[in-house]
Amino acid sequence: MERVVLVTGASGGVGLALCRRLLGEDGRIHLCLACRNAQKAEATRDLVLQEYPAAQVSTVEVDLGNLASVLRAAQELRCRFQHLDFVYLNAGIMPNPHVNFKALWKGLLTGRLLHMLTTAEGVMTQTDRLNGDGLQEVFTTNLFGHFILIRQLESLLCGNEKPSRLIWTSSSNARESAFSLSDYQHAKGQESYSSSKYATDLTSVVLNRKFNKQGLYSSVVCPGLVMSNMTFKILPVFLWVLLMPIMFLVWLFKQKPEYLDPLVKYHSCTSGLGKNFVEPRKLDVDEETAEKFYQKLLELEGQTLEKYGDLLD
Ligand SMILES: NC(=O)C1=CN([C@@H]2O[C@H](COP(=O)(O)OP(=O)(O)OC[C@H]3O[C@@H](n4cnc5c(N)ncnc54)[C@H](OP(=O)(O)O)[C@@H]3O)[C@@H](O)[C@H]2O)C=CC1
Ligand SMILES: CC(C)CCC[C@@H](C)[C@H]1CC[C@H]2C3=C(CC[C@]12C)[C@@]1(C)CCC(=O)C[C@@H]1CC3
Repeated sequence: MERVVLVTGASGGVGLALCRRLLGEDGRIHLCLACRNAQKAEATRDLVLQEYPAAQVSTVEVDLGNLASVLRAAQELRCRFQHLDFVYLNAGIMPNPHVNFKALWKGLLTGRLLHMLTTAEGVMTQTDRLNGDGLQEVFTTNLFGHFILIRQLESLLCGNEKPSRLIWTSSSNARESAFSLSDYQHAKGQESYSSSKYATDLTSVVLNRKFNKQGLYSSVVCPGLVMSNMTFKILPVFLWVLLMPIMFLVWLFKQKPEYLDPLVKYHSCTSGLGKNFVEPRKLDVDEETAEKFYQKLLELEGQTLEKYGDLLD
């Protein structure tokens, strides 16, 4: 049976690099590119087919910040596929990024600069807004849209002969102090990105608890600092060229899902000599909070499904 791999946010940056790498590793997979823009999706498909002409590549249109679009895409995927082996939940946004250079300067004086340069702790703020569903845009795009997607794809992910895998692109910027259960969409703060990535870590932990028995495994990865549209909105290209070497996403294709530690984030790292390696670091999450947050997601899911009842089978 062919392995089916779905990648969200496949039209650029980490997602596109990942698609190329996946096809480079195993040209027999069926790769489905999930993109919000149909033209970009086709262009991406053409691009990867130029490199891998024999590959099986399809596209599906999904705007993860729009729940009706997510439900439609899930329906389409249920019609097209019987099972999904790997789902890379990668699409993400960081709108209106702002770098606090004063904090970096303070970090230099207090010896926290290195930590700040790898986690951006206390360095980045964003301005978020409400989307058409009345939800915070960053929370919806980075986490909740993906959550609804996989919940709607449960029949393709659970109870298969071989385990299925969810791989979330989280971040070293995920921070507990940016997240609060009482404001899990981060409507009140200015660190919506950090909060959404912490929420991602929580969700992955709890999904393992709920779904491992049905053969669905979830893990979080951090691609390191990658030069992409996201980072080019933070600083101009020439500054990046001066500042940092590109770090590549190292994914987890070859590992057995059962062996992955659900309480660990897999960070892509590069040594000073350019050697790429994966470093597992313990997730900073407590399972009780993860469970409580999961209940909130289910509540919100209930409201979403009620609102969009007509889009369900
Ligand atoms: N770059 C970095 O240093 C790091 C990135 N990450 C994470 O990696 C992931 C990929 O980011 P990166 O490649 O850097 O950023 P890019 O901005 O280059 O790519 C983001 C991708 O997500 C897609 N996307 C954005 N919004 C939506 C939406 N509403 N619906 C569907 N797709 C959407 C974009 O599509 P479109 O082309 O249409 O805009 C694009 O394909 C993100 O989750 C990010 O948080 C984590 C750590 C570090
Ligand atoms: C010497 C200074 C001028 C250097 C400034 C660098 C900062 C702009 C960056 C240092 C750490 C970076 C970082 C990110 C963005 C840019 C920095 C703050 C991310 C938040 C990008 C997206 C992520 O998911 C994680 C990154 C962590 C590190």
